[in-house]
Amino acid sequence: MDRMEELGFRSETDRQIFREAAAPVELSPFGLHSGMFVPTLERQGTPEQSRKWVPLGKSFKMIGTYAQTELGHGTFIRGLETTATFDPETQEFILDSPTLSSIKYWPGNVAKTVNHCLVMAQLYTQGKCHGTHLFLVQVRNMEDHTIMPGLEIGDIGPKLGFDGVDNGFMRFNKYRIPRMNMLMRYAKVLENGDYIKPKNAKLTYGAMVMIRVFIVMDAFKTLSRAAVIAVRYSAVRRQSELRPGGEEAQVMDYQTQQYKLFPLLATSYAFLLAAEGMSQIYAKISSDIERGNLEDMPQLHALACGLKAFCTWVACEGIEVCRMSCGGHGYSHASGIPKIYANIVGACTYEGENTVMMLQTARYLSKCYIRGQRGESLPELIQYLTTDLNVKSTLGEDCSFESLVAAYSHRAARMVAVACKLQQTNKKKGMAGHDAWNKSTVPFIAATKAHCHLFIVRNFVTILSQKKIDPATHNVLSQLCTLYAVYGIVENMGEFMQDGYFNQDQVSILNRKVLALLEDIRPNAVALVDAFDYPDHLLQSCLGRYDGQVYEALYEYSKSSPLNNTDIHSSYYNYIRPMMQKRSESKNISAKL
Ligand SMILES: CCCCCCC/C=C/C(=O)SCCNC(=O)CCNC(=O)[C@H](O)C(C)(C)COP(=O)(O)OP(=O)(O)OC[C@H]1O[C@@H](n2cnc3c(N)ncnc32)[C@H](O)[C@@H]1OP(=O)(O)O
Ligand SMILES: Cc1cc2nc3c(=O)[nH]c(=O)nc-3n(C[C@H](O)[C@H](O)[C@H](O)COP(=O)(O)OP(=O)(O)OC[C@H]3O[C@@H](n4cnc5c(N)ncnc54)[C@H](O)[C@@H]3O)c2cc1C
Repeated sequence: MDRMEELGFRSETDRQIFREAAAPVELSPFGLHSGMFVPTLERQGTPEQSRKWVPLGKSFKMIGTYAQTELGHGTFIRGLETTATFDPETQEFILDSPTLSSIKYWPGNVAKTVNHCLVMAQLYTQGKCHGTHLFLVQVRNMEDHTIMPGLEIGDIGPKLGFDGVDNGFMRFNKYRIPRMNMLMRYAKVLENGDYIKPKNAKLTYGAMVMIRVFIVMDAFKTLSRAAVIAVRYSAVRRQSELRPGGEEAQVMDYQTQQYKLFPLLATSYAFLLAAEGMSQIYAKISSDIERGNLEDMPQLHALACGLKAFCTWVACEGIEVCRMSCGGHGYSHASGIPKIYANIVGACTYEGENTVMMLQTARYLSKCYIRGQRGESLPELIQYLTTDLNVKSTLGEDCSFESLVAAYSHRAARMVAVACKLQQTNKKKGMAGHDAWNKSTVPFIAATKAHCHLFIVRNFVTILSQKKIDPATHNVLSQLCTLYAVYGIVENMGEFMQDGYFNQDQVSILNRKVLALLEDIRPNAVALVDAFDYPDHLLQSCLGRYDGQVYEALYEYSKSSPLNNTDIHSSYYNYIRPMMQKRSESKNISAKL
């Protein structure tokens, strides 16, 4: 914090970059404070509350987190059980954990780090429940950091990753906070206990939408780092003979290695552009919302949910492919890849479990499909739903951007239509609405993935057609964009071909194209990962270091293993030697081994 002040880092972007550089492997224990707690105070507090609390948060005089999930509920926010009951006598809210399942469980940095929390609780006033709202709660003494009376707080124990974050549990026992500690930008409780409801109850969910948008960028960062490590290592690693009797080949010259890594390299670029596009859409719509215009809130919610789920799923699968493409050394922490995976794979769960998020987007697509069928106007990103599904592909040898975007639009429109028709058929069979929905959610998930895939392909193509880029760079980026799109078709051919959209010749063109693009990209592969400009300090990888001195680095890394601090480990004296002595004294074993 002090160092950032000394360096004059004012913008949140610069501060985030500094924090990542300062904590390259483990997540910062203040990530939630800066990334969720302070922004939520800014966006969900009244102007007066923001003026009071945001400076304290930004100067770390108050350190906080976001405490919503409970032992019994994470996904279903309306089912949260923590209560906040207004006491007009004392002008206070009484926070309580009425059941075991209501104990807050998972909130990051709650265990040992923070002294405040934004707590999501069911608001009760004048005997009526008004749903979940956010409350600023002091949880530790500001003088000595001891836990405030009326609270039980602790760490939840070891996890798959996130080792830098002390995820904790927190139990309230009739814990009182001032009335003015409810974030009241959108909903209010007056001194007499009257409840003023918000324009839209989901405004309280705004912090989660914001983080989902951030997570799309995290998916790019983590996948691209793993790709840098794997591609650089594949240029250095020589193994086996490509030409009989010749020198051992760079593993990057094996077509299979290229097919593993180059589409992930293309995906990294596609996700960077998608994350930037998502952030621009978020900035525009969230500023509309702050001015009271909630018209595009459903579209923002649907896009943030879908891209967060799609990009984290793809990134995690891709990081695993990068690890495995590095052979045994990829499995070592020396590669840096296991930590990358362990710290991002949680993103498929936190900030909205991915399946649940996809279903939120699916619900939005279902409603848009019906509006489209009625001839109503649709938001630009959804207009493809009215695509004429009788049209066949015009794709030729060149695999033009236009034919690729048309293919993705057709696939998504067809799959959304299939899911919606199943939902409608279920209803016609007499199913209740919720059953008709539930019994069509598997095809809806597939359709929503196609919807997200289309967004990313179209976004990549749009940027290449709009941005002024020098011809050489434009050519390489066009190769990556084409590879991302063609690879996506080849890997999901059934979904593109189910209605005969492509003919057999076009399928052959696509299969040839994806292999040809691997050869096109091979000469620039290392330059394309170097272009991300990740310093070695950030990658923390013996395999992905810029100078390629992999074996020297691995040897030095191994020598630093704590097990090498002594030649003979205490386990020899404690277990191995006694065991061997016992056996050597045994009658039924020959002394001569
Ligand atoms: C820098 C930070 C690093 C991050 C580190 C990790 C930190 C992790 C933190 C956390 O995990 S915090 C906890 C996160 N928890 C969640 O995300 C919970 C996920 N669940 C939900 O968001 C909601 O329960 C739900 C799934 C959206 C369902 O909400 P609800 O049951 O209230 O609504 P529905 O009945 O499904 O829908 C009604 C209606 O509301 C619309 N809607 C729902 N949410 C939003 C929203 N956020 N914005 C706008 N609109 C929303 C929904 O689309 C429906 O609309 P209609 O279809 O009726 O038009
Ligand atoms: C690393 C990490 C950090 C976290 N940090 C925080 C934090 O700082 N603050 C905080 O408040 N929380 C935090 N969480 C908690 C996180 O937000 C929840 O775990 C997440 O929202 C998922 O909810 P859940 O655990 O209840 O999963 P569940 O919803 O119980 O998921 C179990 C299964 O049920 C399925 N399911 C649930 N509902 C539906 C449905 N409607 N339709 C179909 N399938 C469904 C899911 O798809 C999933 O397969 C964190 C979690 C992790 C892993």
